[in-house]
Amino acid sequence: MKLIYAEVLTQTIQKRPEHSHKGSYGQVVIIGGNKQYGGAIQLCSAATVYSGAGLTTTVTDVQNHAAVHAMVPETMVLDWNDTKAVTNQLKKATVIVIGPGLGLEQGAFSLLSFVLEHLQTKQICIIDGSAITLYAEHKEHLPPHPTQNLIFTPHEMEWQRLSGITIAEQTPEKNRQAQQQLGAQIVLKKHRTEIYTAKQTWKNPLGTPAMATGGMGDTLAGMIAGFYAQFPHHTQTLLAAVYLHSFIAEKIAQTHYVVLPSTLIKEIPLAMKLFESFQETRTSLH
Ligand SMILES: NC(=O)C1=CN([C@@H]2O[C@H](COP(=O)(O)OP(=O)(O)OC[C@H]3O[C@@H](n4cnc5c(N)ncnc54)[C@H](O)[C@@H]3O)[C@@H](O)[C@H]2O)[C@@H](O)CC1
Ligand SMILES: Nc1ncnc2c1ncn2[C@@H]1O[C@H](COP(=O)(O)OP(=O)(O)O)[C@@H](O)[C@H]1O
Ligand SMILES: [Mg+2]
Repeated sequence: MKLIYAEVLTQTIQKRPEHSHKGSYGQVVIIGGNKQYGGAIQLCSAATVYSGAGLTTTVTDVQNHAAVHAMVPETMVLDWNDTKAVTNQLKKATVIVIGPGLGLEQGAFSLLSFVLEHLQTKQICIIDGSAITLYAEHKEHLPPHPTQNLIFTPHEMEWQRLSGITIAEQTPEKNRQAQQQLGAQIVLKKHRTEIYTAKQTWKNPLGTPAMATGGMGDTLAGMIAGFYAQFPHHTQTLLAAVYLHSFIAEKIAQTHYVVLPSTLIKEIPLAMKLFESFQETRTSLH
């Protein structure tokens, strides 16, 4: 297992070309947020926007629209029952996130099915939170879909549901086998998060228990989306998002007992500026 290294940030975060515009930095569609979990979709949307995605659209229960607009005026909002509008937006997406606060109701499953059915091979699809649980419980009822561009971001309990491996038995070898069966990339979130790509296993050396607050994973999903929206669709981009999330949290934790996701999100642009690189040093790490 390789450790994610700090240089991944300068290798990934490039100075923006002068002649560019919001259309140059990707379109993200974020789907989730039922009546109970509106906060999850706000945090995920804010993390996406603050990570630099060019255009972000939040597809959620109408009950969350005012709160999402208030917290993140930069995102556009769609009613998750408006199939026509959602379909049009999905067609344009560079990255799709489904799951933060989605819930487990029938409508949530229908949305997951719909997204997988319409997924284009050039799009990245991040499956988080409730969508992982739904995928695990109803895999056989999902339509055929490509898996190589899927990224699952389970915590250990969600991974248990998805892989069938109990938390106590989640060894790198067993996790690798499950990754190969799924064919997707796995970000297994815990104290030292592990990333299973098709060819390599990575471990995040950063992270603190000050991050153990609801919404911290919703925030990570948004950061991964924001990074993939604007940076190349390489493993390096995923590693950079995971590393930066914990890097910012560790900095805040030096002076704060707990790190709130909303506090972390506000620090993302400053942290990205610290690591902005002026040279093309990207390498591909598949
Ligand atoms: N403010 C909000 O609206 C929030 C909404 N959330 C949403 O709530 C839904 C349910 O997700 P939950 O994760 O709460 O519920 P789950 O039932 O999926 O998992 C929580 C359980 O897993 C256990 N667990 C074991 N190992 C763990 C690990 N390494 N990390 C985290 N938990 C571990 C916890 O003790 C807890 O009992 C998701 O859609 C999620 O996005 C959560 O993100 C919390 C905040
Ligand atoms: N003790 C810890 N050490 C390091 N990172 C942690 C710790 N506790 C939680 N985290 C991080 O916080 C995030 C929690 O994700 P998740 O459980 O999905 O949160 P939520 O669904 O509430 O948003 C993950 O990135 C995880 O690695
Ligand atoms: Mg979560």
